[in-house]
Amino acid sequence: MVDSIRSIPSRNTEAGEQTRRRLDELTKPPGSLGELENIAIELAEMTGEPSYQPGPPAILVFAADHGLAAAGVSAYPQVVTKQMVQNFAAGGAAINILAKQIGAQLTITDVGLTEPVDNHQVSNQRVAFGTKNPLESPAMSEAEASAAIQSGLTAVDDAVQAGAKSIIPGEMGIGNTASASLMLAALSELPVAQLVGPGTGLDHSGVKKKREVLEEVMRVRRPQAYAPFQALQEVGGFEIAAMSGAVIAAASHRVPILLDGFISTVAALTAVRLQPEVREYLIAGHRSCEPGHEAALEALRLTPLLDLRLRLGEGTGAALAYPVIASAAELCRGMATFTEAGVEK
Ligand SMILES: O=C(O)c1ccc[n+]([C@@H]2O[C@H](COP(=O)([O-])O)[C@@H](O)[C@H]2O)c1
Ligand SMILES: Cc1cc2nc[nH]c2cc1C
Repeated sequence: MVDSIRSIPSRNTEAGEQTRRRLDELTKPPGSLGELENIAIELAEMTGEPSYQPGPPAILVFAADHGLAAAGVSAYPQVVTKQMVQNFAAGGAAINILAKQIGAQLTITDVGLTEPVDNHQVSNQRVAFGTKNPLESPAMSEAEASAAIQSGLTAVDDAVQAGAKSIIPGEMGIGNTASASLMLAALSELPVAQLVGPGTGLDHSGVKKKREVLEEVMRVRRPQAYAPFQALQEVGGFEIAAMSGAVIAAASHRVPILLDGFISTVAALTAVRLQPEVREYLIAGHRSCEPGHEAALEALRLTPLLDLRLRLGEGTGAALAYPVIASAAELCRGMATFTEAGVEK
């Protein structure tokens, strides 16, 4: 665990101030670019670069299976995790299309599939063949939790080394809305019943059963807010741990992180509980339909950029929000000032 603790630089308020002053010089009424102006200032503060550009972005999808899937908490069978990883590798998933559209480098990492995928597009960082069922034992050991966090740290270190200027953590894992709900219940101290949702598409009775299962897991595992790393071991998932590591690594490099939906936001909250300064590098891409997402965003005090009723995961909501932050940065860099354009102020 000690390995994953990194020093996180504080935001550069001077770079933010410079951007604020420039925005007021640009050929527009002051404040007329609304939230885009705040985003440009925040990006400058995060990176320390007043003329920062968020491209190219890197999308890192972490895939893993969940022992709790055996309790019937998803509308889909576990094998779909592996099948979707094969789909990512073949280029046919939603995130492949969006990654291409925004010029992102997309990497797929197996951090814990129950069955290996034999494809050179998939990085094999498997910690174990899925987590254990938390109704029966902790989902993972301390060593496994550390290894999963480490795989996220390394993936981001590599992406930044290769030139990524912003990071989108994505995920795939049948059953991971259950695990994320449990983690969020622990970290927010809200009743898990309030945080349970349909995930991939459970009907009313499916959600009821999922709620009962998750309440039982909370009773037997007792994950606690003051011990986020232990909570991860009790009820977490390998892809959730890896995304937490990814978020910590990006913040350590001053690289902005664009968050996707429920599961990646809970992973970011886990990272923030491990290292609170990480919050300064987070931007919420969208609001997912999964009901717990709102509570996760509130716990992080983040307001999402988009609300398109998505509930897919993979990083898709963040990839869709990326052009908004890219536009904020580009407007700030590229627009003429009143003096340059000869427009009266
Ligand atoms: O990102 C979200 O908010 C989101 C909401 C619902 C479902 N998902 C995706 O669906 C899978 C988890 O759903 P479930 O029902 O199997 O727990 C997982 O692969 C996620 O990427 C993602
Ligand atoms: C088909 C399918 C695609 C997904 N992508 C992310 N989670 C998913 C879950 C399912 C079921």
